[in-house]
Amino acid sequence: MAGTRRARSTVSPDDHDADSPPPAKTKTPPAKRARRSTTEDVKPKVKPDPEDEDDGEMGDTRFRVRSSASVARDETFPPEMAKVPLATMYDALRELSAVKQEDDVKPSKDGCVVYWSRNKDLRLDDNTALSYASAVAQDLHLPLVVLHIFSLGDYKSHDRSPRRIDFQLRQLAYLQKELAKLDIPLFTITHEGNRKEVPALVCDKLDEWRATGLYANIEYEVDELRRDTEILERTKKARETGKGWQGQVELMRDFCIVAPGQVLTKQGKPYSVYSPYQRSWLAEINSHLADYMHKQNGPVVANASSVRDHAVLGPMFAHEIPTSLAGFELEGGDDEAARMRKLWPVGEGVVDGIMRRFLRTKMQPAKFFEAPLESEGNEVDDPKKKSKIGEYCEGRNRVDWDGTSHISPYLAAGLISPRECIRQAFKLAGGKELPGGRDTGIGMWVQEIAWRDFYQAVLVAWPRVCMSRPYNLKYDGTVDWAEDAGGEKLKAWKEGRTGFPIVDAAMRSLKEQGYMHNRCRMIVASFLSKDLLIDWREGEKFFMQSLIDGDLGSNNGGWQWSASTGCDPQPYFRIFNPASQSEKVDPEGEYIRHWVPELRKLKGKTIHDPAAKLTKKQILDMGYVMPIVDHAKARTTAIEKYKEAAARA
Ligand SMILES: Cc1cc2nc3c(=O)[nH]c(=O)nc-3n(C[C@H](O)[C@H](O)[C@H](O)COP(=O)(O)OP(=O)(O)OC[C@H]3O[C@@H](n4cnc5c(N)ncnc54)[C@H](O)[C@@H]3O)c2cc1C
Repeated sequence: MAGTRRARSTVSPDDHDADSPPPAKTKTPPAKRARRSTTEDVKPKVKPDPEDEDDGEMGDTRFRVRSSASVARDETFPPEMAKVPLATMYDALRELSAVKQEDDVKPSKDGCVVYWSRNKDLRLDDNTALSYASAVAQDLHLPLVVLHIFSLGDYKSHDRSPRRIDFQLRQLAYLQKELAKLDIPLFTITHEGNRKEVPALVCDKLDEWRATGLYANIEYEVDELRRDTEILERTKKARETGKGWQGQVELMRDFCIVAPGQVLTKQGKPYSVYSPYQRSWLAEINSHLADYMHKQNGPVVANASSVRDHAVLGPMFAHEIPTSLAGFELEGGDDEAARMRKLWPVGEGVVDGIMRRFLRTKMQPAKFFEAPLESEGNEVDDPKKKSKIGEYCEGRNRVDWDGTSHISPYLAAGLISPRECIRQAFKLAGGKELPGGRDTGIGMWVQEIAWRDFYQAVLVAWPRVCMSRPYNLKYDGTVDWAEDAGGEKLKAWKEGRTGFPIVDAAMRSLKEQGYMHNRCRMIVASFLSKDLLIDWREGEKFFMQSLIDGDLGSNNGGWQWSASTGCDPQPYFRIFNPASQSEKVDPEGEYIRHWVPELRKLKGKTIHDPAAKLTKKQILDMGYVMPIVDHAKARTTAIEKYKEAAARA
């Protein structure tokens, strides 16, 4: 039956070097071969943390689709589907995937096995569904085909940024070449029509290709789960009626290290608070260290070269990956394309280079991340302490240092597996456990990786967050957001013209690089939602449209945290003071000088809050702008409005 769970290995982590190749795969029929990441088994495997005070309720799954008009996402599927609790969606996936049995499948001798590559798993190595599909293809003596669908309706609905799409297209072009070396074709389909048509499109294609099975990694967002559920339903129906594609479908868990639902509170509920979640997350990993620290996914095996003569599959080798998608062209044309290629390269050795730079080279002040691969000559002898990761506890809070990994675009699009990140951290730590505390740089970095899993777990448990609704229902339609005549304030925020230097510097870095330092993301998000009292969903949307690492879970989580509507025990009166934040994260003002050249000549602390020391004329003469809001007054207003909102709920 599909979804057999792999038994936990009893091998001690000390028995292997973390870099050693995975244990040899035995030739087991695919249906019996075990693996970690299927739709099954989302039960907790660690004992809940006894100190866990989190009373996270299993989400209000009766989510209505309601939000402020300008930022509402349209619905893919009928409203009834929106009422289905995600837990039930998991059941549906499990039930439906259990319908087909390996024995039922009669591979046609000119058929194939299909791996459906998604936006989040663009790699060959350590890719759960791809590895599994490859093993199935080998067992059935069928060729493997890689399918990738560009669903423009989905991209539009998810506000996918042209930069992220450009990154995806570049990586797919690279993967196509790598796969061709293994005689595996990568075929893409650009679907411009209604995104609800994707399940039918996929099933028809599989029928045309006489595919025996379809394998894919799960995308946890609501619309994507519904799409996959529909494919399973279609297949089931086809089996009953004998009409349509009737092959095997398996969906696997790959995007997180610890899959959503895998660690739960002592009441068996999902965590809504990060700290207890992170403790359980770390305990889960450390209690199954051998599993997590060794690659479980075997390499992709080459097709027989005769596939190139196959009537349907052969011509796919001539298929060209598009270089841009209609409606998602880079605004800055060739210049922007060149800048993105330099900042965020893809291809052979890139991910290794970025990790090496973070794990092995010394902290670089004031580089503002101009090129990710500059590591030559900066290697340190004691990377555990002296490298960027070694100094991460301090480095992560300094926007004027080059103190974080910049791996986020590669994680978001899946060019590196998150498991590989913690494997490398474990190896560098050189101990018997994965560190996850705040006392070392490595432990601190592992904690950040846990945030990524946490936010995915949140969106699975409370799917309303995917539908423009707050996690905290107190603020669901109750906040009296400020009037912003003509959208002028929002525009000033987007363009980095607010008169708050740290906010403006951060927003301009986003425009230029498609990336923003984490501290700055928090500062600008607090500024928009509290100082300007503009609906946080406007900021969430703009980030998704601008970021190269845009990811619904992390972005939504970050925005809701900053707007105090999310999973955070801190109440609404945490409001960042832009000037004092600026002094902390950019003490010498170097970051501001780099991104806001108008202020380059300012000395001392004036750069953090020019309006406090200079006249309006002096500020305007420098070519800068006056603050668009009075922070002290705005803070008081925001507290009042949030208090009123909570009272209204
Ligand atoms: C308002 C807001 C919006 C955000 N939007 C996104 C987004 O769309 N995509 C995204 O990947 N991250 C997002 N983040 C999280 C974080 O800012 C970025 O992951 C981080 O800045 C990426 O830089 P890095 O790779 O150098 O991070 P590092 O500090 O090196 O951290 C390593 C990895 O850990 C993960 N991580 C770190 N911090 C967080 C966090 N707070 N939440 C979730 N994961 C985290 C990321 O995958 C990151 O690449 C957002 C944060 C905020 C406050």
